[in-house]
Order: sequence, then C-alpha cells, then structure tokens
Amino acid sequence: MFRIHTPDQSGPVRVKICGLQTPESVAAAADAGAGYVGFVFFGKSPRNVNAELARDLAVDVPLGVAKVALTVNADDAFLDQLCETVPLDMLQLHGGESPKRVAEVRARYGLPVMKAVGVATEADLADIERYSTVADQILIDAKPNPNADLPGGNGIAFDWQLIANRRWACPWMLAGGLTPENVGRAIELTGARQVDVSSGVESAPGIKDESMIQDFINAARKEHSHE
Ligand SMILES: O=C(O)c1ccccc1N[C@@H]1O[C@H](COP(=O)(O)O)[C@@H](O)[C@H]1O
Repeated sequence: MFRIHTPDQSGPVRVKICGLQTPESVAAAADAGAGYVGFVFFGKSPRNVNAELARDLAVDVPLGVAKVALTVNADDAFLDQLCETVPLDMLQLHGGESPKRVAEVRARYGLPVMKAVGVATEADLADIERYSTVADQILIDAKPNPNADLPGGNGIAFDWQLIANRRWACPWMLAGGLTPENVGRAIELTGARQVDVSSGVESAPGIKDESMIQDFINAARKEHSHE
C-alpha cells in the first residue's frame, strides 16, 4: 500500500485540495505540489462524484499524491463498493462517526482514516483528544452551523487561536474557510503542517479555479514562522 508521509516540522506544509471533479483540476493540484487530492462522496454536496468518475480521476493521480475519499456517515455497503472501485490511499470520515466506527472502518478497509472534528469553542477540543487515539489523522475543521446542508465545505473559518500551540497524539490537518489570502496567517498562528481547502479555491460552488489552486499551494508552502 502507498504509505502517506506526514510532514516533519521543517519540511514544506502539505496541502490537500478537496472536492475535485475534473481531470484538469486534479492535474492542477498535482502539478502545483498538492500532497493529497480529495473526492467527495456526499449527494448534497456540489462537489459530489460517483465511484466511477472518481476511479477515472484517481488513475491519473501521480504516485506520491494521496487519493482521499471523503464520506459522511457511510455504511459498510457504500464503503465496500467505493473501496472496490476506486484506488484509494485514505478515507476521510466527515460525519458523526463515533470513535468505535472509526476503528471499525480502519480495520475493515486497511486504509488510514482521517476523522474530521468540528471546532467552534474550547469545549470542542476534547473531541480532538478523543479521536486522536483511534484515527490516523485528525482534520480540524470549523463546526458547521446547525442548519447547514453540508457538514463541511462551507467556507467557514474558526478561531485559530483555539488550537495555537496545541499538540495531539496523531498528525492533524487544518481546514475551514482557508483561502490563498489567509492560509499563510493560519499556518503562522496554528503551526499547522498540513492544510485542506475546498471552497476557497473555487469560482462558484463546486467549480475549482486552477489559478486559485496554484496560488493556495504556493502560499501554503512558503516559509512560515510559527508564532
Ligand atoms: O466540500 C464539501 O462539499 C464537503 C461536503 C461534506 C463534508 C465535507 C466537505 N468538505 C470538507 O470540508 C473542509 C472545509 O471546506 P472549506 O475549505 O471551508 O470549503 C474541506 O477541507 C473538505 O475536506
């Protein structure tokens, strides 16, 4: 299996570009130096893809770029079909999956699992602790508004000060409302070594902009001094 290398403190920040739907946007992400590309399997999302399209996109992803499937409360039948069809390197669980479910998915598919945790206040940080002992990585995202259609991909940032100078038991990635303009500041403040973006590199919901992808990756991989 392709092994995902998480960054050390001194290497360049690793970037995940999520919600890709076209060969052009996949190529733009890979050419610009993304470490991960994400495919969304969630019907309500403007970035939703089916397994067959994801397979066709995934086969052209260069070696060394991890292919991530984002699912939301998916059951075994759905994940079985997904993992049989698409050559994947990681599963991102972006719903209300319990720590027990995270462990089950990890064991059943033999793929690293990244669990998304929504943060709005200090109290939410306990969830990062809880999941960091069962998941391979944590995606620290903004908590969605209770009436939002999507559990992520809403372009909302949380207060980055909440996680400044924190350490957890597993690697983590920062997400939520990141853009080419603010990602440098987010990295400086939080010390993130991995960042994830979806709507911040789009010209309209679901429409990735290749030059924004390039700008985002350039901004994230620049030298940053952590405060
Ligand atoms: O992108 C989506 O459509 C999506 C749908 C359902 C769950 C998560 C989703 N996206 C993830 O959310 C984060 C933050 O997105 P954004 O950059 O604020 O738009 C993103 O990194 C995706 O992994």
